Amino acid sequence: MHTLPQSQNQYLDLNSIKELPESYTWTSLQDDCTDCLATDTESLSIIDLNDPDVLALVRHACKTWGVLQIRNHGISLKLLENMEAAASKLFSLPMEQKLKVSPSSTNDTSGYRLPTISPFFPKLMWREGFTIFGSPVEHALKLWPHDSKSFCDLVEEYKEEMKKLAGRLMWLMLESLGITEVDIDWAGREGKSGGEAVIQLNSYPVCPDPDRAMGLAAHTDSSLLTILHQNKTSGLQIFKEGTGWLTVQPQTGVLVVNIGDLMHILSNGLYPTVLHRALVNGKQQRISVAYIYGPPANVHISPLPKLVDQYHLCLYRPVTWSEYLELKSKHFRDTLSVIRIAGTPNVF
Ligand SMILES: O=C(O)CCC(=O)C(=O)O
Ligand SMILES: [Fe+2]
Repeated sequence: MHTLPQSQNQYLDLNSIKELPESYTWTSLQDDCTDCLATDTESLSIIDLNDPDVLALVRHACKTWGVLQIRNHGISLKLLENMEAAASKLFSLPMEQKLKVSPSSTNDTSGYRLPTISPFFPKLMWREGFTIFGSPVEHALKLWPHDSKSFCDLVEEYKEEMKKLAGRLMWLMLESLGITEVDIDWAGREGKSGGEAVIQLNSYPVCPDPDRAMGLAAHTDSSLLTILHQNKTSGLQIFKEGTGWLTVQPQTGVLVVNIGDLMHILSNGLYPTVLHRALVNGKQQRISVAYIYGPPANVHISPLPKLVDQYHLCLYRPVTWSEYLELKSKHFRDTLSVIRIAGTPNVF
């Protein structure tokens, strides 16, 4: 673990810095991942959620990449653009305004804050983030004392629409594993699962030295799944074993869906949790909005019994989402090994 800025005053205003400070200068080694880039021939196809073969397509993408790109997902372009614009407006506020919603303790998980993965890296990331967990009202009132309603209404609409989509995607993933409603008691259909979620707004300001900076270092998401909208600027990369880093180019209205650690556990290791990162550039600000979807708080996540037999040993012990987050904050990339109970990965 590394020491981070202790007081909020040590946050730098990335939007006005003309030279990359030493504390933001990365070498590839610090990212701790092989730096090979994938060939252009490998690409992640886009799945139309109305395709009659959707289950087979979802299974293939989940198994091969741990990530999907989707269209015809039912979220209007207008809503995505409005959320992107709201994020942009938030990050363009003066620093002293943003610091009013910066958490005072490290246990506070919402507001304007450094990435939770920061303590695991020696350098800072070229990114600003705002996390929404629960109601946005209190923070919105501090950010826009006279005009907080439009932001709050938009966040509520985004949450409602994304929750429906997340439930649908979770079921596509479960069905693609041969799971039906009798096999899982907590996952109701289409938004009725009571699953919880966090919205993460990210901004990667124009960077004076993009090749030596890191937007968001390589990590996997601690969710069941994450639905990501990115603006027109590229930067998101996913890592595929044996292939390397692959850029997921933004396309209008296309959403990126990451398999998170908890879906990997449910699938008893069949679906990989995807390692991903965000790079920065010297020309345009990049904005992304992540809807991080998890199970209801009291549910213990463990490999689904239907996916466990004498040839496919149960790989992980049960954990709740909050237990998992707690472990991740200590063990980061080793967290899955910490809860692992069977030695070798299964071959399905
Ligand atoms: O900005 C991106 O494309 C990635 C964001 C991300 O991975 C996250 O918020 O967990
Ligand atoms: Fe992520």
